[in-house]
Amino acid sequence: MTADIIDGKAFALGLRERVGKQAAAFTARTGRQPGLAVVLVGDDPASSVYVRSKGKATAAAGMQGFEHRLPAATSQADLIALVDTLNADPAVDGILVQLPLPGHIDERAIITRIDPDKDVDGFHPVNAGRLATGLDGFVPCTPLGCLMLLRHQLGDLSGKEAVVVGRSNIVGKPMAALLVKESCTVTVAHSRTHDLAGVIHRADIVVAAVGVPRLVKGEWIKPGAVVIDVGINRTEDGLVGDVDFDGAVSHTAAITPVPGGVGPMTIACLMRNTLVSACRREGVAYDANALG
Ligand SMILES: Nc1nc2c(c(=O)[nH]1)N[C@@H](CN(C=O)c1ccc(C(=O)N[C@@H](CCC(=O)O)C(=O)O)cc1)CN2
Ligand SMILES: [Mg+2]
Repeated sequence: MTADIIDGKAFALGLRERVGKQAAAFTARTGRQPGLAVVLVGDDPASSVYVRSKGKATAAAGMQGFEHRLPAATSQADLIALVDTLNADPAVDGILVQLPLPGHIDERAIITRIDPDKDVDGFHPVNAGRLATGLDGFVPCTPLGCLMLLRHQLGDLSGKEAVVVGRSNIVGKPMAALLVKESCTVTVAHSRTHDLAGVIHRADIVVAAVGVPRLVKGEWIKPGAVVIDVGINRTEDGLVGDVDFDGAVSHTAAITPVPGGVGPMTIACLMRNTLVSACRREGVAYDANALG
């Protein structure tokens, strides 16, 4: 079996172009650009790269970026004060605080401080609740990107057996909620799952998001399954996913590579969510079909 290698980079570029077109229409209509504020605390090198990429993508989409780089020793109170300022700023449609935060800051306290209607990361419990109950809100960018790739690959997902490996609030849980919404039969596996190989072998769709390099082996995968690898693990062999790509590729119908699979979709979906936020806040219609 020769697997399709899912080109997340190309898909993400296409989505960013479509967002850019609608951002231009928004600006023509309202006289202002959609605005995204990105906050980075500290100097983690990977986070710094992601924040720079977000700034570039924001400008390329014709949106206004507000970048706040704060020292690692910034107090929680000062960070909360900045979030409050951004919540109140009418030019800011989306607020994103780059994770992880330094250890002395309580991530939950920051995430819950963001106005849920500017929470383009979709991490606020109000948005998690909206997703779980089928209300309009913001869906976290990485699982939203995974869903777009799955729909592109498979079309209708209804009735498919899906296994999500990992139960984080930012990927695993929202991914499972999205797949339930698509009428998949969903299993969430994690570090305590007894027979991970057996659970994965049932799946038509595997989404791996555990942060363990090459945990998912090729022979565990049901022939013809579609595999989405969310892992970005820096190892001696370079950047690798949570799936043993070389072992898996001959078993799957389609698989995302690392890099160039899910990663670029995260930033494209952030652009999408920011545009949607701006449109909702101004009561401007947008073409949701072009943003999927
Ligand atoms: N507030 C947030 N923090 C974090 C998020 C998030 O969505 N919101 N996600 C990740 C980091 N992230 C974006 O912030 C991100 C990760 C990876 C990529 C990406 O394009 N990866 C490339 C590889 C790049 C590399 O060499 O490192 C790829 O997979 O092709 C984009 C964004 C955690 N924090
Ligand atoms: Mg912390």
